[in-house]
Amino acid sequence: MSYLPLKTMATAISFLLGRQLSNFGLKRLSARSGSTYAQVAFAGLPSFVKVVEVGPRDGLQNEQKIVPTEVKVEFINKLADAGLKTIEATSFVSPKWVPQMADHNEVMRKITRKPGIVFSALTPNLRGFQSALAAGAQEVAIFGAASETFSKKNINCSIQESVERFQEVTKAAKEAKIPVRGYVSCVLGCPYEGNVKPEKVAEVAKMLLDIGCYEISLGDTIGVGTPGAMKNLIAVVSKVVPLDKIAVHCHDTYGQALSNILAALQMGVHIFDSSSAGLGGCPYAKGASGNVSTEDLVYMMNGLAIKTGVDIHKLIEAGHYISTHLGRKSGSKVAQATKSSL
Ligand SMILES: CC(C)(COP(=O)([O-])OP(=O)([O-])OC[C@H]1O[C@@H](n2cnc3c(N)ncnc32)[C@H](O)[C@@H]1OP(=O)([O-])[O-])[C@@H](O)C(=O)NCCC(=O)NCCSC(=O)C[C@@](C)(O)CC(=O)[O-]
Repeated sequence: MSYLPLKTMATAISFLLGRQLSNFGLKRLSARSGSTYAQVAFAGLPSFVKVVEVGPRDGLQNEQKIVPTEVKVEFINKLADAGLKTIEATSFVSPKWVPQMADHNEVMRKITRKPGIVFSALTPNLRGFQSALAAGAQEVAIFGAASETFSKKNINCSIQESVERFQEVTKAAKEAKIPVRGYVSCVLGCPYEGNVKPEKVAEVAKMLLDIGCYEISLGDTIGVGTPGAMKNLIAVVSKVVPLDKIAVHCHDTYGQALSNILAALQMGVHIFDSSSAGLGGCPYAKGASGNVSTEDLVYMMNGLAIKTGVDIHKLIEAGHYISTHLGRKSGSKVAQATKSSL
């Protein structure tokens, strides 16, 4: 029997344990599903969910240092390569309001186009829509709020005025055959007004639906929601917007995003916004942290035997790429846990 000094033994054990853990991580990542558990505990969930990647827009709009256009384009190309089919690439907003998105034209024009992948952009008004269209956006999003104060701070007009402005966009988009997505911010709380009534969210969501949005994304802008509040919200909004047109957009400020997504999934929602590496925040919602990370979302869906079409390994690489550029570690727990095994 060979003799191992204590320190060497400890190193060997931690090495083996580390390997075990990273093997576990890799197996879990590549596992198609945790179908046995999923079938027992989560019967009735959809077999596929649509993931809307908002990292290049929601993620990068909030960065203090301007990210070079080439880095943004490479990041978006990597996300597309990972299998994401809807990628919000930029926003055609005023560069005075959001300087980080001032290169919207170049970003939109330089992305490598691939069949089946939709590159979309935020457009607050007709001017933004026309620029987005000229630059090659295949879909646009208008963005309203369920809070008057947030609407004023974010887009400098009341909710009613915003809907009138958005109507110009939806009309022009219809003529150009461009689908329009609608966001409602502050659905579970407002940084200025506090509580927001689900009925108010439903009212704004219905207005956006009525002016021609094909999908309504409910934004927990400051990430204050909890699963019960999310379920109640979906119950109220789905009375006026069909469930298959509702998406949820969860920021993870209070660590509730995945729980809220699971709650929404159980209510019948099957469209989820997320951000590679958990990037994100809104410049007009102080203190709001990033979105739920796409890596963590896809990992959870894999475990529930729900397909996303996303290659999680490539996705993690895309997240590391942008995180390295930003000089910090990825905000995704899954990416952090598996970094050593990549
Ligand atoms: C809506 C406006 C433009 C109104 O801003 P305004 O100052 O009321 O509008 P204006 O018409 O007086 O224009 C002001 C200046 O902006 C220019 N301008 C006007 N429109 C455009 C345009 N489309 N593209 C480029 N430039 C534009 C316009 O030409 C003018 O330039 P100047 O004459 O002073 O040189 C402004 O408030 C704005 O750009 N806001 C954007 C704010 C924003 O992007 N917020 C973050 C996105 S929302 C979000 O993150 C939440 C979400 C979606 O993720 C969901 C969630 O989490 O809840």
